[in-house]
Amino acid sequence: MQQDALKRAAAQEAAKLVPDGAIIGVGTGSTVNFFIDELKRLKHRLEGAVASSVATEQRLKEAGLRVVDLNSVDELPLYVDGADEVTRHLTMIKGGGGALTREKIVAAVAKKFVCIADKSKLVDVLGKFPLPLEVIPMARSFVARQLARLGGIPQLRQGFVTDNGNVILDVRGLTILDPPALESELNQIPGVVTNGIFARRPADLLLLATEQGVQHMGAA
Ligand SMILES: O=C(CO)[C@H](O)[C@H](O)COP(=O)(O)O
Repeated sequence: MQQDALKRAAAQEAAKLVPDGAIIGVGTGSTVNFFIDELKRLKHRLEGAVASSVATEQRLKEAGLRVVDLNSVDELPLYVDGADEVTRHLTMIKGGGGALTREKIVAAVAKKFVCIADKSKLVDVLGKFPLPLEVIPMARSFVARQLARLGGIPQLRQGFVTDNGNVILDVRGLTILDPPALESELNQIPGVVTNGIFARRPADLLLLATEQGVQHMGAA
């Protein structure tokens, strides 16, 4: 099966979990775009959606959905998002699309985080995908030096500015054997806004699309 067909299959499975009358969180990326296609069909029984990026906000609006400011909701019953890498423990690397900070915020508010992915995203150990860090522009060189001390090889994502006005360093060469520990350590570097390890708030459920069907991993 083509990768896009698998992404769509995962998105369709996630659409079955959308509660009636709810405001839900919506992530960013090509897999989530298939989910937004599904939401378009469900929009009459959805109160609204909180977007994790400007791109998703635009897409939700185009689909006719009401976009809600996160500050006006106390809790989201559901957050659906993709991942660049995901393990069987439901820890992830995210931020390939550069939306990691807002994604982490929306995920923190959500009661249930459902990760949708095709089978290519499943890994045993995180770190083959370059780890994105959102960094305050004036701290870029300092943060890069600190990352090099940790054994990483940082590279500035050229010509890219996040929705928050910051830059992204993509870091190769990190061995992520203890994802929660590295997530915390990287957050301690002054100038780092967020790093793309999602381990302190992992997904609750992974919907992994394979040729044999969509596997449910983690809590139901
Ligand atoms: O973290 C993300 C964006 O910041 C995305 O979830 C991640 O990059 C996966 O994207 P795609 O579904 O296009 O493979």
